[in-house]
Amino acid sequence: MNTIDLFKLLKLKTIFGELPQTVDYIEADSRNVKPNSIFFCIKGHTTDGHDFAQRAVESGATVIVAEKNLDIDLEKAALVVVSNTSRALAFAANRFYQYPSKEMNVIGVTGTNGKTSVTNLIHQLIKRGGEHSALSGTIGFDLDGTLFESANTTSDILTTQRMLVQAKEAQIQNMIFEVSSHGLVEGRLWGVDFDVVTFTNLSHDHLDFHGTMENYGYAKGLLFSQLGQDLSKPKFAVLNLDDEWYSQYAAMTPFEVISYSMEQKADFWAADIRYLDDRTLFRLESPEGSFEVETQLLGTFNVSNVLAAIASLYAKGESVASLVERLREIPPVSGRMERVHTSAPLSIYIDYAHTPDAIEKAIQSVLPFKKNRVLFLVGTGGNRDKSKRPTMAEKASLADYVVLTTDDPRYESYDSIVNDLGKGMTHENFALIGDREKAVRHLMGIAEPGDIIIFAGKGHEDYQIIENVKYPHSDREIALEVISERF
Ligand SMILES: CC(=O)N[C@H]1[C@@H](OP(=O)(O)OP(=O)(O)OC[C@H]2O[C@@H](n3ccc(=O)[nH]c3=O)[C@H](O)[C@@H]2O)O[C@H](CO)[C@@H](O)[C@@H]1O[C@H](C)C(=O)N[C@@H](C)C(=O)N[C@H](CCC(=O)O)C(=O)O
Ligand SMILES: Nc1ncnc2c1ncn2[C@@H]1O[C@H](COP(=O)(O)OP(=O)(O)OP(=O)(O)O)[C@@H](O)[C@H]1O
Repeated sequence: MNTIDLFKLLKLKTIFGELPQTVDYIEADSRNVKPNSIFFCIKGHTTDGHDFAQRAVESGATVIVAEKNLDIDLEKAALVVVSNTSRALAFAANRFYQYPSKEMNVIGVTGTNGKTSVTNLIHQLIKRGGEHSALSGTIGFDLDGTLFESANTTSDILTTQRMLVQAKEAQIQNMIFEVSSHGLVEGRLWGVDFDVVTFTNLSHDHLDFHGTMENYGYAKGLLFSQLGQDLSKPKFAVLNLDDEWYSQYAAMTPFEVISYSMEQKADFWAADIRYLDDRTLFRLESPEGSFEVETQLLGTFNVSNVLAAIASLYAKGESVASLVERLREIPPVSGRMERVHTSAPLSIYIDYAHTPDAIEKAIQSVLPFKKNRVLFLVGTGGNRDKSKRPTMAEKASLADYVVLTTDDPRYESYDSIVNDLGKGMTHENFALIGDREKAVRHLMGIAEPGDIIIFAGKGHEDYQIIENVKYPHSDREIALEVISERF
């Protein structure tokens, strides 16, 4: 690509050395630099990309973009100094990859809980309608059925643009993004031309990063302002009327707002909800009339997620009747109130609840068909938001018996994590067991016929991170092992 052209839209820059006519690659990680790359130095949380500029030159970079003058070999590479390398990278990456999102139908979903569930539902519904779809989120990058790992829920600027290009080149028209507040604050989606943006809910999480709920709420709001101001094309914000941030997000965009609700009349709302232990039924009221909905997804929160997904695809132009039909066939999202099939006289669910709100909703979900006790196991991660821990246990107290344990303890001790959690319990029927395998065994050891058991916090994950090592771990396998011994 022509090098001057890459910088065309940026004004303030100082150039040292001679720019090459063209560059072949664009990189922000020195370890990936190939000959004739342009390398952007990004100051991160743990290291500073500026420290790797000379290494990038040695690997063949012919242009270095930095925020300050650097001691590099100007015979081999030109140095372009800009005021903010992340912004410069966003402009250059969008230009380098030729704005792929402009030619695609792009849907972004944000919120504290439900992003993976709603994006997955949207992705599956599109595919069952006969179109191709790519999905980027916590579970990785799903390119119409082929799964690639990714480091983040919302990937960095370059990875985001590359995913879009990959999807476009594979002739996939739809790109669905799970959008995290971290990703929004760090501008990882700068330049992505969203057509529909959807909000699930906002509740306590990630305050170690955002500081206050106010900041956290505004961080999520960046997605709605990212719809832009170009009113020459249709775009939509799909918002949860049951959440107190509804009005503020609606005010952040001039585009049409489509509302959904489980509690009141909205553009899309659910009435006459029936929670069964293997499926959920409700009547959907929509701008295209009333429909009887049946879904294999379980739990109160999944009704809200189904409404969000249907409303998002209605915004895209799909017919509600067809969406309701396709929904019946869609299996539960892996690790989200997913039932474990066993012949033992117990009901076991695997869930990913790791916020106070999600814990409350997960337990509430099984109360309509409770016959005996609800046994609930939940953990939390080490070295992350500690302020939510007591509230997590307070919400878990809704269960008859609770085991408090760890998710990924990282470098924090078991005792430190479970003692913080324990402070919030409102009854005495609980155990603190930091070692997750022992915790699962303990819970399964006291289970009786008719009990409902929920293992929360690890969801689809098949590992535990202790210090910085990933160890294999599966609540499901341990539970099934104990069942084979006991029942
Ligand atoms: C705190 C945080 O957000 N960190 C993200 C950040 O890493 P960082 O700031 O530490 O980057 P760094 O290692 O200091 O590197 C700085 C620069 O130097 C470059 N570098 C580095 C080393 C080298 O040898 N050469 C080199 O050029 C790097 O490529 C980078 O450009 O930038 C990386 C690349 O984009 C991210 O992968 C990384 O996410 C880490 C893994 C993370 O855990 N982030 C969490 C907080 C996060 O973002 N989570 C949300 C989901 C939240 C949720 O809803 O649950 C997410 O979207 O994933
Ligand atoms: N709409 C919702 N409201 C409240 N809780 C929900 C909702 N949807 C899902 N949950 C709970 O949150 C857990 C995680 O769901 P999901 O993975 O869809 O959310 P997420 O926003 O993608 O979270 P993460 O980014 O941490 O993966 C579920 O297992 C469930 O317990």
